[in-house]
Amino acid sequence: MSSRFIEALLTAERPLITEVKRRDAHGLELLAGRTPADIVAAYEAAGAPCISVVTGRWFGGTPSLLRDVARITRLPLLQKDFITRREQLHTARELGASAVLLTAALLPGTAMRTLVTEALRTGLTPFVEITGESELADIPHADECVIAVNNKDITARERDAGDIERSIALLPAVLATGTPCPVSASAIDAPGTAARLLDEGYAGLLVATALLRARDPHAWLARLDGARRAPARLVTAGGTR
Ligand SMILES: O=C(O)c1ccccc1NCC(=O)[C@H](O)[C@H](O)COP(=O)(O)O
Repeated sequence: MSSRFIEALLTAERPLITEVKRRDAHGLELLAGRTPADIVAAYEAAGAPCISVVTGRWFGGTPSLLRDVARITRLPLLQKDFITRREQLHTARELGASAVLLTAALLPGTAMRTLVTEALRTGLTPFVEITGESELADIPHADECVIAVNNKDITARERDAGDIERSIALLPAVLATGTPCPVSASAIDAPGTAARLLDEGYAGLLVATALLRARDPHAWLARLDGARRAPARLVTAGGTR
């Protein structure tokens, strides 16, 4: 089955999932007077391939935020919320999501298997987030899922500092599942860190707080581009362009 969300990320020049999130883990405002439409317009202008919308209430989100964002962009959207029931998948689709977060730390194995299968049946791409290797065992159809390593701990409401080394350590196990789209998410706070994760082999990154807080998001992104080793598409038979 093809996935608009995965396709967009895998073909992007700069494979960043940017995010509309109202509040950070400590309850501090992230939009700083901007509307979600302002944020989406800026992401589109920067060439974002897809957008995450946090509807989870811990981060100040509501389902209507997803509907509002879906009305103003054609980019594929990921809904980030605490999804535990099938009905929420159907609602996600109605609100305009292309992909849905399924958090392994919050779901028993049986629920994860049911929700991944049902999401695919509903036409949604499962965006399965893990924090440890044992959580990979419960993911069916991994070849149709995004598998994301969360560098923070959602059971602590992501109030921890995060650990990028978790993503580095887990990448071989994530790739072994057969996912076409390994992603590193959360706590990616500097362009150099983002460049390192992409150079290590991540197909995509989810970056929210750092870009929402950046004084100059274009400069942040330019520093990321400059810090990366040559992207694969620039390597030709005749050498590196
Ligand atoms: O991770 C979850 O389970 C979750 C559930 C419901 C709402 C939000 C959730 N996570 C949010 C995030 O993981 C972050 O917003 C995202 O990865 C970006 O992190 P950061 O760049 O550190 O702001």
